[in-house]
Amino acid sequence: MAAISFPRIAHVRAFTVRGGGADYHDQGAGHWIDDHIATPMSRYPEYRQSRQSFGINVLGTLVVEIEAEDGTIGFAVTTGGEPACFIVERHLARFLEGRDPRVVEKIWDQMYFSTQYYGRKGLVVNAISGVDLALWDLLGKLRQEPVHHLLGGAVRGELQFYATGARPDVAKKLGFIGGKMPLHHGPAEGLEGFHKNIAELAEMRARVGPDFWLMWDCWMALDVDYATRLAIAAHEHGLKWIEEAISPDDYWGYAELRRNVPRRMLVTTGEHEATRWGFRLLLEMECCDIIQPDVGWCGGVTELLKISALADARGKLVVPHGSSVYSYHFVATRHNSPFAEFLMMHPGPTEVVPMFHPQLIGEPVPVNGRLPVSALDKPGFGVELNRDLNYHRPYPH
Ligand SMILES: C[C@H](O)[C@H](O)CC(=O)C(=O)O
Ligand SMILES: [Mg+2]
Repeated sequence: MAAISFPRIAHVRAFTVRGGGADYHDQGAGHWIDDHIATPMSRYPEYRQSRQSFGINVLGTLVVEIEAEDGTIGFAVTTGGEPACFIVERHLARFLEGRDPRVVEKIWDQMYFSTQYYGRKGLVVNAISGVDLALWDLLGKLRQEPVHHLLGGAVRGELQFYATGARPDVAKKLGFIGGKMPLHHGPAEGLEGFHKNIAELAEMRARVGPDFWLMWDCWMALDVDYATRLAIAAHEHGLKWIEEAISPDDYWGYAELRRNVPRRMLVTTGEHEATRWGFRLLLEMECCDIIQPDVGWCGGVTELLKISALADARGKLVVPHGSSVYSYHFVATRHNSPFAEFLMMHPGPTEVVPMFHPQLIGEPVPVNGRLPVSALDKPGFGVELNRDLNYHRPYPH
């Protein structure tokens, strides 16, 4: 059978751009996302008030563009900044240029195994994820199909969302199904900080009533003992889940925490985990109830499909870390992803604003906590790159 002709990949380009974007948080002063959030660095008083003080935004945004011979451009936005640009242009591009963009599996395999000696997780898999997402965007644009069609098609007509931000009470009014708050005080702030945490939860419970989901994002800040005591104290205030309570490397600690928390309270984690192998550990060691891969960090859509299949076979939910359209197209296609995260990037946060502003144009946002899948029915991931920003291409090849 003669192969259908398909344009090959002509160029791969990688750019940085400063400001905005959801993660990692190049936001202005006074934003809730940089206001005394508990972190593993909170043990140092000088780094307690602001995550930017210890460098959460040091890498900045990565934009990957993949241009086909016919001029069609797929792109993706994630994190990784200048070091990721180096990896993309000087190392990964060779596995794409001149290739048929449909050979996604082989390209992923070569990107992963060629970098394995210095990669496996973190920045390198973050860079691979950016390339993978840009490749799926290109494929969708070449085929004039939304990515969710390429992933097998939607299993439901709309997505429903919980909101992450400091104001679950506002999230409730905006129609979200739940609110996930940042934990503000870590173990180094002692009993006083512990009581402040519980008081904040109790106050929020009083504001939202008994049925609205309330969760805590602990951003790796705790140890098993503190997390256990916090979960037990939070139980009477109806905490639905405790997220990323301890270091992502401490699989044993997660397994212990999951055994320790009160019945029906969920343990969630995974936004800083990567690849099928990392998630296999979380799943096989019974570390959590919901896994939360970030599609821009865990290996891209190609890898997320494998991670999700592992979770499905174990009866676990996959609720990706908030990454806008890059996770929505996936969530729409999986029964074990029954809802999605919306990260509130409004400083208050008192309004729904696009997560990847100002980089993305046409980014859909939930209305009344919901998004019809038809809002995703555009080629690729259905968004365009805002070309009016100040992009920098540090490592052209
Ligand atoms: C609010 C959290 O500290 C973090 O910035 C985002 C996150 O972990 C999540 O959305 O989940
Ligand atoms: Mg989180």
